[in-house]
Amino acid sequence: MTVTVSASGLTLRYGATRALDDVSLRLTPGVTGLLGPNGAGKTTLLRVLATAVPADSGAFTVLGRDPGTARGRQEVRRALGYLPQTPGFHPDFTPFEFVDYVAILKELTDRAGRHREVRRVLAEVGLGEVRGKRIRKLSGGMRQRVALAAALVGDPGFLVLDEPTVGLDPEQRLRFRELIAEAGEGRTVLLSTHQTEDVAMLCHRVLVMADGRIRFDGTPAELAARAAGRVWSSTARDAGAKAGWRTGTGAFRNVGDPPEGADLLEPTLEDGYLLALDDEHAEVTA
Ligand SMILES: Nc1ncnc2c1ncn2[C@@H]1O[C@H](COP(=O)(O)OP(=O)(O)OP(=O)(O)O)[C@@H](O)[C@H]1O
Repeated sequence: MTVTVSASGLTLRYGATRALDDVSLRLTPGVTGLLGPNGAGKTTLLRVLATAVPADSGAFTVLGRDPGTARGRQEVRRALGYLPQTPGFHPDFTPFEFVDYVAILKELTDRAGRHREVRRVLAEVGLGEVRGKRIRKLSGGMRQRVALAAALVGDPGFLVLDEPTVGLDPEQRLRFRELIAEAGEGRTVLLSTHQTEDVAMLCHRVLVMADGRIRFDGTPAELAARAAGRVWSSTARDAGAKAGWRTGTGAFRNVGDPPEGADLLEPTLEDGYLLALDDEHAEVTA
């Protein structure tokens, strides 16, 4: 499949902290999930790829454009949509005013055409009816959809989403999941999240980051498969468990190094994620 975003050797330090430590990746169309614990470097990676902050070293291209030059940076910015962790909208703006403002920043200069585009993206995220309401009167889920509409304006080929489902209730999260899946049709989407379920349900690929490095790069099924033979059931918490808890049935579910003859269970992506973080020398598989 066509590689649309390619990065090699991205490194960025904040004082003694290596927020990015020699990160290389290749993205293709569809939704790629980016998982990692707090402080892993996910936001930093997204900010670098969105050209919001330069890396200390390394290089990347987005849809064939090289942001290493001022002209290339401008071309990349035109080709991407970015939903940051804390979208900074003015609460007295309406969704229409906010998305229109972003469209102006994205240099959509023709007023009538721009307004058409703003109405299109607001309808696409299901906010056509409330486009004239003040943002402060909207629910958290609706506000996140305003931010998604702003990222989608101008139909960018590369969409960068930083924890867009955080704080949403299950119904809103499912609704948002649908929108991300739609956005990923024919477009490259990089989705940072703490929700392993979102990754299992949405993504054709998953990257796991820890301490500024990519610890795993493969499909969600491959990540789950890392935990094959390492998840088991028992009547009490086992000594070899890196994580273990009593489930609703009363039995313990353990993840780690099972004893001989253990009652093995089907692993989930979350189990694979846990082990990818835990394994001292987790290797990149793709
Ligand atoms: N502007 C900054 N100044 C100093 N340190 C920073 C800055 N931004 C990030 N860091 C540090 O870089 C590391 C990576 O942070 P980053 O926000 O990228 O992680 P993250 O994976 O997005 O975490 P979270 O899941 O909590 O959002 C952390 O140790 C963080 O404290």
